[in-house]
Amino acid sequence: EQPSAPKPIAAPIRPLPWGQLNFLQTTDTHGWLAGHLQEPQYSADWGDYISFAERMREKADAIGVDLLLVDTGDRIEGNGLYDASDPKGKYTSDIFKGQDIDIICPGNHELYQIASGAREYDVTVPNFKGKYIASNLDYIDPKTGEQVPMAQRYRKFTTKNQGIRVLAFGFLFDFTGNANNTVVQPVEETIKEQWFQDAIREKVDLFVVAGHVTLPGREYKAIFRAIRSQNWDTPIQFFGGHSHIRDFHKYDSKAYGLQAGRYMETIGWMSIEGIKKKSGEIEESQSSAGISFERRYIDNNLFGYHYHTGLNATTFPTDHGLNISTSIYKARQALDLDHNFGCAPKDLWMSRAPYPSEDSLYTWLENEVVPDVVVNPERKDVPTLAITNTGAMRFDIFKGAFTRDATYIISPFVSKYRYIKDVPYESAKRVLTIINNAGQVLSTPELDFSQLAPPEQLSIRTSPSPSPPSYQPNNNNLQSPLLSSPNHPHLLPGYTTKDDGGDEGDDTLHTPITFYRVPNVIQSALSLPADHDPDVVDLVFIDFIEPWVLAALRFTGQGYGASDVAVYRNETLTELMAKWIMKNWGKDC
Ligand SMILES: O=c1ccn([C@@H]2O[C@H](COP(=O)(O)O)[C@@H](O)[C@H]2O)c(=O)[nH]1
Repeated sequence: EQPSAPKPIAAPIRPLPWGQLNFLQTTDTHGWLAGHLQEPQYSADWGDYISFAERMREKADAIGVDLLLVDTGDRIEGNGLYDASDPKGKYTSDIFKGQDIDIICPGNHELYQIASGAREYDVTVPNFKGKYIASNLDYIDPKTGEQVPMAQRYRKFTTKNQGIRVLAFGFLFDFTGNANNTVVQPVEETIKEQWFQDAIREKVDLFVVAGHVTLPGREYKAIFRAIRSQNWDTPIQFFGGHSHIRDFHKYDSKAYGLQAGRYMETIGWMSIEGIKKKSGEIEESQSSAGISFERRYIDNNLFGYHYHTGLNATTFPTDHGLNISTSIYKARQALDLDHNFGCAPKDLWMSRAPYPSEDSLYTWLENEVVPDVVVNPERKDVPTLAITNTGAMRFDIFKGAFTRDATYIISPFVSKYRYIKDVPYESAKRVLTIINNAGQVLSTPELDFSQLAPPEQLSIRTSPSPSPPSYQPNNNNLQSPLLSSPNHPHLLPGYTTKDDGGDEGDDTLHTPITFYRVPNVIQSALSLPADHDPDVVDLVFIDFIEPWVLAALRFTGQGYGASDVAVYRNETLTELMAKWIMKNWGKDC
């Protein structure tokens, strides 16, 4: 772990169930390779995860079973370790490749920017040669203009100890927001292609479908149906991502999916027992009856890693893992990620506090930050409505030091504010409501309104706890998240996952955390006359949501297009937020 990481706190813990074939999964790590430096339960870093995987592989070898590692994308954007360097990702690619991953695929975040799509093709694919799978993603080579597969379409291999024949795919959901140097083919089209049809007719003991796809999503339903149409009985293990939740999903009695949360909070554990090795004609009689699938969500901290390996602080770390932890430390130093911009006077929550409320991050953004720093000085007296999507914010702010790292953790995007001037107020004032409420009616596969909110909002599976979580105020200058609950003093608040396997998936027992829905977008009204409605306003919005704003305006009868949109502010939301914090929050935490 990193030197400044808080020490994990002992908590009741469930062991990992082992099977013939076992998996460790990461997804949506978003650059959090240093682990969580304010939350003890997620404080292990990528170097610790490397030590953990190496120790678990030793254990698997000792008992003659197999262990495979899977990563299902969104490795970038969302943490200073990735976003603060120039170029972005200067340090994280080498750190990430320290892990020996058997099946790895792209996420949507790898594709938003031209540079990140190119880095994927030029760096990540070669780093994971033979392991990186891109079943429905092509790259446009800038030198030739030629459209080529980002990587191999599938991977077929036999496991080391059990000799299980595996055929693995690597999919991305039907994403449409990619830059123009990549081409995402809809899953439903891809599965009609000959290579896929041939692959699902291969005689294997297990299909693995890794993907940056939500487990209950239509893409996985289509893949499940396609594989089952040729293999009535072959076990299928899905690995999902994108919605940032812990999830376990049953497709049928021999097909399950696991999703390992987000941000290096969770390492997913999957074990399968009872896989029958098929050989040609006797396939039917050797059907996989009696097969079992079990899962665990491992809290990413050293207490759990020691417990699950049966090792201790001396025997657990490997030289390789320790070297990677050192590389992370050096990169953080080089990027000055601990630089303090100001001290947050209290915790501000994305979804642990209702919106609007005084503890809501969005209320703070809407009422304090945007009205102060998102104003164009030349148009400061013009009545203005400024709209920001809630998905632009990615994490809570904890009371205490707000660092350079935190600016990227809260909002890593390079989006800037743009505007349309002289929009009739009667139309402009309806845009917020339309985007928040008429999404179901206006949504198309290309313009999905649910994409504007944070990914966690996509699938709310756990019901909110009856009372808000409580926390101990901190007296030191570190940001302090929830520490303990008065009702269960020995349990920390954290994940209490309910999934298709029941409620015993989390390795560590926690008290629940409240989760509130947030709207797709929020709005700040600036310089509106106190006594009457204006005729026209500047309609300001963060550039990511431009297509949705134009669609909402069209719905009100206003046919604006991209040529009506102009630059409003030159700084990113991240820069504007940091500026506000430097001005308004004292440095003495
Ligand atoms: O420029 C951007 C890019 C993305 N967003 C928000 O992020 C989610 C996607 O996040 P995942 O981690 O891939 O799920 C997207 O739906 C937007 O809400 C953004 O605001 N700006």
